[in-house]
Amino acid sequence: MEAFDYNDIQLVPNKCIIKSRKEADTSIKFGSRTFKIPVVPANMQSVINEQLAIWLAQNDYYYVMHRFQPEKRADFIKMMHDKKLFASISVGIKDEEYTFIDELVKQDLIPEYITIDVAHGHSDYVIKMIKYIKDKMPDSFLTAGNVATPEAVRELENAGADATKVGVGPGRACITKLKTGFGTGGWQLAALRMCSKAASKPIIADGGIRHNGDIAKSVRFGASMVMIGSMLAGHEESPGNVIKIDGKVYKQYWGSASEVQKGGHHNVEGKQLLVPYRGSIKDTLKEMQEDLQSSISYAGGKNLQSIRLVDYVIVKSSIMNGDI
Ligand SMILES: NC(=O)C1=CN([C@@H]2O[C@H](COP(=O)(O)OP(=O)(O)OC[C@H]3O[C@@H](n4cnc5c(N)ncnc54)[C@H](OP(=O)(O)O)[C@@H]3O)[C@@H](O)[C@H]2O)C=CC1
Ligand SMILES: Nc1nc2c(ncn2[C@@H]2O[C@H](COP(=O)(O)O)[C@@H](O)[C@H]2O)c(=O)[nH]1
Repeated sequence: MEAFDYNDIQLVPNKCIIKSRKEADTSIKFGSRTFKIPVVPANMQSVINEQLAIWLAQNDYYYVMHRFQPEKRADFIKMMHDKKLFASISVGIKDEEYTFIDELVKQDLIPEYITIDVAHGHSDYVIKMIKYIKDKMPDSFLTAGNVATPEAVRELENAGADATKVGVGPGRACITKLKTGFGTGGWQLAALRMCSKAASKPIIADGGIRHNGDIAKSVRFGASMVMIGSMLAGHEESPGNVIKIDGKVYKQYWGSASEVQKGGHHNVEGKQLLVPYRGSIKDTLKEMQEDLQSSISYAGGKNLQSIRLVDYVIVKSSIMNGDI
């Protein structure tokens, strides 16, 4: 198996068949809904909050609410449904999460999307939760993760997951690779390739996106959706505090397994850092869409499917020459 990451490959252009990039269709069907672009902000408390979730849903972007204020989740679903918007929540696998699912069913608060969000998703405890949710809420679209191997993708799919999330340790706020020695840090794109070959359902590529072009690369290697944390954490709408240092403006971005998030130092696998302030998230998402439209034109097609078919070359560590 060849190990490579986003920085190590370039996609090979095909003859352009459109007159303008505006003709390129970046939309993606995920579950029963179609979204503008195959991008979803990470379900982290430093990336998404209720207000942003409302705006994303209203504007045809996929979102996944984080699970770090568990007591607010039922009201969140109710609030989204009152606004006639889709509800998309995260759950863990601890015992109290079964009670939470039962409570939602009792109150008839069925979210359209549920994501099982744990660090090590290849586990019988995750499989048990997948089966429980699919039994109680068969109509909810269920994503399970995070995983790193084809075996894990197959097992979670076979248990009933409608999609799997791939990426263990490639995140910007991640220290899993340093603290445990495990993960897909440094070879996330190769892991995605391996997993998507085994998958029969959609995959979300999670972590390691550093440039807009990495979205197209993720699509090329099998992603239906691309989950992004650090590149979407520095906006006006992002939950982190604004920090000014020497006239430069930043926002705080912290890992979901960081001491900041956990409020204590046990099983810490994440850190807090500062990301540059980037203005409104609307502009960043628009730029991502435009860049993806360009990618589709370079792929010689009219939609995302064309990117999946292009050739690629491995140009180890030479892409960024002169750029950084
Ligand atoms: N994508 C990634 O690479 C990573 C993401 N994260 C994010 O951090 C957040 C917290 O994650 P997580 O610690 O799973 O959440 P939880 O604290 O909810 O842990 C999940 C459950 O699995 C158990 N568990 C057993 N082995 C592991 C293991 N190796 N790693 C984690 N849990 C394990 C935990 O028990 P116990 O705590 O007693 O061991 C706990 O009961 C999540 O949002 C997750 O997505 C964290 C690390 C890596
Ligand atoms: N190992 C850890 N991974 C984490 C933590 N918090 C979040 N994450 C993962 O990172 C991605 C976002 O990655 P990015 O490269 O776009 O910044 C996120 O979706 C999670 O899967 C953590 O504390 N430790």
